[in-house]
Amino acid sequence: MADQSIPQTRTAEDARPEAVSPGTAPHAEGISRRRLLGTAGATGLVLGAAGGAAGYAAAPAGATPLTSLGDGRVMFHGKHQPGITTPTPARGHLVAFDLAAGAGRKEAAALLRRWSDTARRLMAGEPAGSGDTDVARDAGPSSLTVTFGFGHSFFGRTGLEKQRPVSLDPLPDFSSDQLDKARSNGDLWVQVGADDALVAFHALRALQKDAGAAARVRWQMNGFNRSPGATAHPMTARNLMGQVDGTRNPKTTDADFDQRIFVPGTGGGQGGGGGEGQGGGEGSGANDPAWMANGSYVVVRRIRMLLDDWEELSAKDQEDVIGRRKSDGAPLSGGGETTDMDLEKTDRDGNLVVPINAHARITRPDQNGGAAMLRRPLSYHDGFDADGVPDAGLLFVCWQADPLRGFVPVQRKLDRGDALSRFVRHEASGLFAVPGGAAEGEYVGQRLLEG
Ligand SMILES: C=CC1=C(C)c2cc3[nH]c(cc4nc(cc5[nH]c(cc1n2)c(C)c5CCC(=O)O)C(CCC(=O)O)=C4C)c(C)c3C=C
Ligand SMILES: [Fe+2]
Repeated sequence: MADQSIPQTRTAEDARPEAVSPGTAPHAEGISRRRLLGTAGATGLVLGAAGGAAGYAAAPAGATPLTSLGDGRVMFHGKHQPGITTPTPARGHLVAFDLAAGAGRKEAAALLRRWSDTARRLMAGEPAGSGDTDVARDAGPSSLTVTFGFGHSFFGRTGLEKQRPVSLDPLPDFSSDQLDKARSNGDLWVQVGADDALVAFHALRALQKDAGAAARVRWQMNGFNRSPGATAHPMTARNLMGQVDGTRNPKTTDADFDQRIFVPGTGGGQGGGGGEGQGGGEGSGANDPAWMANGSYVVVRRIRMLLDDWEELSAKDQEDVIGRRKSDGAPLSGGGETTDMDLEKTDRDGNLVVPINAHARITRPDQNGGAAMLRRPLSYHDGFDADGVPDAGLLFVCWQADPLRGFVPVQRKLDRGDALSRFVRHEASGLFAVPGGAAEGEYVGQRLLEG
């Protein structure tokens, strides 16, 4: 099966046109992919596959062709779900749903079937099934991705407790947590990302309508990133503290990338062979039920940035908090953004140039027994409090094969003494099991719900 996880988050290293859907035809108006790539190269745009938007947004003859941004298309079907290794979107929605009272496994299966069908259509640039709202009518798919996950509570609600992964056990408490339970966890999780805000809204509204009487929105968080093409120097994203953020993310080309980020498959095809999962038979990872083959675990944290305090710091102090230069993300030990950090380097007074509690020092895998995760965050801004304090920060979204070997040890370390912790507050948290991608003709989670 095709692995649609081609592009990585946009970093300085891999700022390149994205090959998205392999084998796609030239654009309906006869504009070849090569020509579009040439145009993109000249303008610095990052673009997706030409021809991905045939259908809903196909322009009539003589009309201005879609921009490369609208044309970007990600495949819904594949080994892994979309929205994990695909580049961070310009616009994103994170939404948790709770099953309605009385809704169980049967209703959940029907819902995931409807959701998968809608996601597949919209990601191909087609209208949603019946009752499309026309909101994205004149746009291409704009690299839309839709990702589905299951929370701890889902398994009790559907009588599937025996299939609940051990990795979904609640995260430990951290001393810095100030979590709002109403905006944490949930039965089901949906992540929508697109490079166009209307396309993202359109998809979310279609999915929410699909939920019908089966599930209700528990919480929603909306975020954003820089739009592709906004800078002539494509580079790793910046966050609302102004830092270059994402530099040291694992790369899909790393030899151990899959091992760190995805639950192993059981060999061949989507999900491969059929064990019963934990408590019954063969699992795919040591602790994982078979239905999680090629899946991943996502930790979602709403982290408010205390921007008034942060912005009082001098640029030098801000750089010491992270251990990297603000201008270009280079380590304080020297070099450029991707130069290795020299953890031992001292200044002429004998002080470490990367402070001992600098965030980028203490989060490194080599400081945490190898713990690593793929960070794919969004910034958020939900207005200003009555006293003028911005309600803004990071929707921290990170992916790993096992949260106990990814997020948890690193967050424990941060809890014990991260220079950044004075300037952030964790306000909500979620942990979800995200199954592998659906094969053609299947829906996401089918192996769990019909296994
Ligand atoms: C528990 C995991 C992490 C949380 C929570 C977290 C919050 C957080 N981080 C930044 C800004 C930066 N983080 C950077 C690096 C970095 N952060 C984590 C983990 C968490 N961050 C990791 C694993 C790493 C990479 C470590 C490595 O492999 O070297 C950086 C440096 C640039 C980069 O590599 O991305 C910045 C900047 C903020 C603002 C924040 C909460 C709001
Ligand atoms: Fe970080």
